[in-house]
Amino acid sequence: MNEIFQKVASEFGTPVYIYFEKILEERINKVKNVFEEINFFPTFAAKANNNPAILKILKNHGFGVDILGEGELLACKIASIEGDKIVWNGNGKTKEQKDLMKEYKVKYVNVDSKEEFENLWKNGDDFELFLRVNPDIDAKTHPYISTGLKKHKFGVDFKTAEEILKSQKISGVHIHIGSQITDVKPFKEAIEKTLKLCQKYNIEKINIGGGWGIKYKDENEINTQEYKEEIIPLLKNFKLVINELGRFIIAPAGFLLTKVILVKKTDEKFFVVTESGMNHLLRPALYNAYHKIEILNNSKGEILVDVVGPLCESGDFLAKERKIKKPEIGDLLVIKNAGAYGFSMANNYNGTIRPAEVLITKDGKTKLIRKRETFDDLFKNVIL
Ligand SMILES: Cc1ncc(COP(=O)(O)O)c(C=O)c1O
Ligand SMILES: N[C@@H](CCCC[NH3+])C(=O)O
Repeated sequence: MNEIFQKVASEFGTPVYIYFEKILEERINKVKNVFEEINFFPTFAAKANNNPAILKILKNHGFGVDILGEGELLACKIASIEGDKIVWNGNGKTKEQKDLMKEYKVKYVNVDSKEEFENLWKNGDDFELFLRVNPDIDAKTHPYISTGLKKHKFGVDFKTAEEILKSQKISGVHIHIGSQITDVKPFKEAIEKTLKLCQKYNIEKINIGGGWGIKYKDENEINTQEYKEEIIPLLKNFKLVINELGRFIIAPAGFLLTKVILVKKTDEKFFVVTESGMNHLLRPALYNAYHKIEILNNSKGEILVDVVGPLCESGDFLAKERKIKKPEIGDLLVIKNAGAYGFSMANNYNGTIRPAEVLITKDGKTKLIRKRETFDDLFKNVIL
């Protein structure tokens, strides 16, 4: 892999996100294997990675796309993904968005609240509406990405769900209790709780959301075999089961390649300053998330460092107290598991530009799938 990283750096420059089609396909196959015995329609959560070239690969493997708004819809259009393969999510849909959904013939809509239902959907129209229920289950993940407890803004409680399900306009239910969940149990509890509601109202379609966790540090990735044994039997009687995985599919296939700008020594510690910080990979700053980091050089010694970005915040870091190979100015640094919520949460803080994206195809070719932004892009909408 290191040779490919060197090649991409000299061909396209850094910082750059790199995705391996081969790893992506392995992940796709893992998911398909779990659901092979039931009536299953997989969608991919575009919030994890909205590059249309990635969406196209998923489309070619039979995946639809879970989207949230106009931008992610446009990504689908660019990837030639039709409306009947799209699930529209979110807790703040507008009338204008509904018009867009009609125009693009979006098939599935996950309705988040009673208020939304009354405001937009009570006449049903031509959509397949799935009601997002909040099962009040602790997903035991980072609080910012936990979504299935009563205190969270998402979904409706079971009592409210019953009121809405009586209206007959709803074809299914939707559950999504959070992200980066590595234990099968909370998924099982949430589905079991929701099954009772489905039986009472004769609901034959279910969207079980996303949320499968991966191994970033010392946790185990979700056990797909256990998931298959424990959860698939609960879903056998549904006419349709949709899911919306993001991270599990794309995180391990993606890497952020960036360069060391400087190594700074203070009385306290060493700081490795790289071209990328919270602007290119926000997860460490936002969730104190851990990403494995490797320095591509031949140095033998290791040192304890903070890997930081060049921006004006102390929260601008990629790793804290990390032992890495002794780095030098210009060394390449690889950040792993960066395929999900990497580029899609990148930003232009401090007037910086977002990285390029490169795909390594199955036959080992490099393909630029998003050009690096330019500084002119930053100000193209400015009017003096
Ligand atoms: C409604 C919904 N579906 C799917 C996902 C994808 O989640 P993940 O990337 O954890 O699989 C999310 C994000 O957590 C979400 O909010
Ligand atoms: N952005 C989060 C995941 C949130 C998923 C959206 N519901 C992350 O990087 O882990």
